[in-house]
Amino acid sequence: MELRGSKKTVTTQEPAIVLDNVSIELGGRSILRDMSMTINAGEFVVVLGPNGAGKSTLLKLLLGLIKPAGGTVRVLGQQPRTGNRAIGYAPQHRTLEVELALRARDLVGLGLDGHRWGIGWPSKQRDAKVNQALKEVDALRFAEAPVGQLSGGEQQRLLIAQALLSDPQLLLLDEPLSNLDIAHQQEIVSVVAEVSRARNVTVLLVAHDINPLLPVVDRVIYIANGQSMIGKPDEVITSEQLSRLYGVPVEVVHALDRIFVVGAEI
Ligand SMILES: Nc1ncnc2c1ncn2[C@@H]1O[C@H](COP(=O)(O)OP(=O)(O)OP(=O)(O)O)[C@@H](O)[C@H]1O
Repeated sequence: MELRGSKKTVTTQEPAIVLDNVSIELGGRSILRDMSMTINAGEFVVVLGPNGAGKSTLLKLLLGLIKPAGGTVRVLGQQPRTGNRAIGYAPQHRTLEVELALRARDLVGLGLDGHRWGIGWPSKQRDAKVNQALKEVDALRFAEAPVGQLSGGEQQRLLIAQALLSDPQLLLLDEPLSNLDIAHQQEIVSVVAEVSRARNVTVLLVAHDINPLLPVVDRVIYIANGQSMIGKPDEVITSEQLSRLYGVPVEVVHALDRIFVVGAEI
């Protein structure tokens, strides 16, 4: 439903994600406890936390790949299920092999395969969809190149394009900024922010550093020690809140327009 106010259009959509008292156990070990949060449609949320905290696990929960040990999960108004085309997912990736002969556009096209349209997808429509996604991530200029020869940032654009092919309402991006220098991190952040704005898609992006994302993020989820918090960056990334979450003294320092977390692995 849309309510048109005098200044801006207000959309009252159902939340993209609702977690109620969710706990996750893997291999008999507690990974996340009592996680409750609501993420609204169109929000740009960054998931932060140290190695092994459970950030990828949270994405896998939303994808229906793992079941909660307790609590309830709603994604786009439904229980999580595998193969949900309304969710676009770009997994954590390492650099693709130099020998990989697959062309960039063919890698993106894989986002259309293996689902109910399968090989019956008409080739003109298929090409148009792939081209549109390549354009949105500014990757048309290297569409014909073998993916193994592309830089980390270029490969990352392709993975985002691939995740867009099903016209998702929710985009889950697992560490799209890892292994990129600051300039390329900023480029990927701009691409994702523009996609999110143009498509009004909800974004959950896993990262280790909030700084390149500060200009675009609405809220952050911070996971550590099996516990989690959600809020605006300046509500969550504070010495007091992070010391409480980690259970040890943590200092948050603001310098040179950047945020540094000192005293804990982030
Ligand atoms: N299938 C599994 N069985 C048992 N333990 C698992 C399984 N999958 C993940 N884990 C453990 O769950 C914890 C959380 O893993 P996860 O990959 O979610 O962490 P993360 O926050 O994404 O870390 P990173 O920043 O290093 O990618 C880790 O300790 C991991 O070893």
